[in-house]
Amino acid sequence: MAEKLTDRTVLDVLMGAGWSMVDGRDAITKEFVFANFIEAFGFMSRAALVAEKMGHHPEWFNVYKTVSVTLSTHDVGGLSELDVTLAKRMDALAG
Ligand SMILES: C[C@H](O)[C@H](O)[C@H]1CNC2=NC(N)=NC(=O)C2=N1
Repeated sequence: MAEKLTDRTVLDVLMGAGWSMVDGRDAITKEFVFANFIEAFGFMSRAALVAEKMGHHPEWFNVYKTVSVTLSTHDVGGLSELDVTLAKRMDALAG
């Protein structure tokens, strides 16, 4: 099972890339904004394949060209290396 990381450790890695903590939760969040709905949905499709391969899945919400992503590891009740990895993979996919 994944190991729980401190919020500080995760933020040190991801804050510069626009990720932040969710209020009152050991979870990180970022809002991705694309040019249009097709770009947003393309990102979600590619990210879904990565997530499924990792066995680690995002909570996310899409309105038109915006995708709001929240990541946490339910199995550890907080953040783990899996969240850091998925966040970086999503950043790479979003360009
Ligand atoms: C058995 C299966 O791999 C686990 O339930 C996975 C599925 N996807 C998951 N996704 C997330 N975000 N956290 C988890 O703890 C998690 N667990």
